[in-house]
Amino acid sequence: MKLFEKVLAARNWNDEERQILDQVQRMVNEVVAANAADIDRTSEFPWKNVEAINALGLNTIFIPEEFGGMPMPFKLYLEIVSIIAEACASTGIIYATNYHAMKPLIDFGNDEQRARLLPRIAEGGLAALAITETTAGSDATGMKTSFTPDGDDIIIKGSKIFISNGDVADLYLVFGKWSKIEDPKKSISVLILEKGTEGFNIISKERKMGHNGSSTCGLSFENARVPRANLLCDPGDGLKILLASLNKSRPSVAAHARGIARAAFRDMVDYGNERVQSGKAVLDFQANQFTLADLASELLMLERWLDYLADLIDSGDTDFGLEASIAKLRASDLAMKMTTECVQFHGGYGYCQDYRAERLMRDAKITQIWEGTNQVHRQLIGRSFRSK
Ligand SMILES: CC(C)(COP(=O)(O)OP(=O)(O)OC[C@H]1O[C@@H](n2cnc3c(N)ncnc32)[C@H](O)[C@@H]1OP(=O)(O)O)[C@@H](O)C(=O)NCCC(=O)NCCSC(=O)CCS(=O)O
Repeated sequence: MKLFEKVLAARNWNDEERQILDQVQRMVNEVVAANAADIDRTSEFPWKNVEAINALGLNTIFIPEEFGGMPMPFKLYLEIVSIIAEACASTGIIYATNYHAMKPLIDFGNDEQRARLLPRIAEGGLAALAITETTAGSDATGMKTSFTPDGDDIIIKGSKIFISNGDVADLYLVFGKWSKIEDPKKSISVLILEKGTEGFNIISKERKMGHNGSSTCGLSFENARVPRANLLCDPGDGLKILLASLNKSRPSVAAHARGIARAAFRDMVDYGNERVQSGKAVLDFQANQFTLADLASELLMLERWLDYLADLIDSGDTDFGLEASIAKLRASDLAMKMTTECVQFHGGYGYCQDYRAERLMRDAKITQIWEGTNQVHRQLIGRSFRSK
């Protein structure tokens, strides 16, 4: 693993960051990794893991200091997502979803909204991001949920599907269309809905292939009344917020997929050294060496790309949508390829639950689908080369 140690050493974490990462790794080994198989088997929401994450203050590392946070560089946040996801993909996405849902409030909310709402997350609350609808998946702007102004309130009608943290969140970032604006794209708007709002209900919970500990829910809004004070920016400002939000959540889901890929690679190396067949370690077979060589090269390239992207974002760059698409595409394709090879590498054991290879493979699949399918990302990247 020297190759990896060298690349990771080149990241030059400062003392404080190194200390945080050591604490995260210790907490993950003691709590998150220890619970991962049980969580997958029982599909129970991992509250203990969330508590351990919050006890280290990791829920505050993207929140500005004045609103109860302890902000850290984005690169560090991405590394923490990967470390958690490497141990338990469900816990990784629960943690990352808080960031996905709250970053738009941090970036686009006004001071009153941030001061009122962000401390709820800093104190341990969870958040959810609600964009997708039955008829609005890849075509996210085709959403039908409506926001109708009524005095000091906004009335929400509609529904959402596939919402991570949907049944456990305290705050929901909800996208919908302003009823008084006709143009479908110019009407997109966004608001914060608080848990317990009358007319807001959790109507379903998906049974899934993987990520069993993370809840994925359908939501309905039947004349749910939200104070207008919870609207982000102005009516119709939602498309710009949507695109900016996706551009920040995509590196985050890429870091989550990187965690799954790292786990599978580590397991292949361990198993390849331990397992003996025909009188030698299976890693002594050239076919297996070729597999590891290809996967190691891809993982190392991904590590560097994610660091490059994180550095861009940390430096204040705002035009990184395509770089984010590349990270999401390559990290998720690698997670799927790595985990499939990991199952194959383990032979019959890989197909059984004695090893975590089969869980990693089930957890990897969604990474190619969520936060924009990889087909959408290929289209976004490919068309960028078309002369205008
Ligand atoms: C963003 C899209 C929905 C846009 O698709 P459209 O086909 O409606 O429009 P386009 O012509 O492709 O683009 C319109 C306009 O926007 C510009 N654009 C597109 N993407 C970006 C971007 N990432 N950053 C900046 N600008 C962007 C594009 O160049 C066009 O500009 P011009 O008009 O040419 O000037 C679609 O591309 C897309 O991303 N679909 C995937 C949606 C998605 O990721 N959904 C996940 C939702 S997450 C959720 O629901 C939460 C559940 S959970 O908890 O996981």
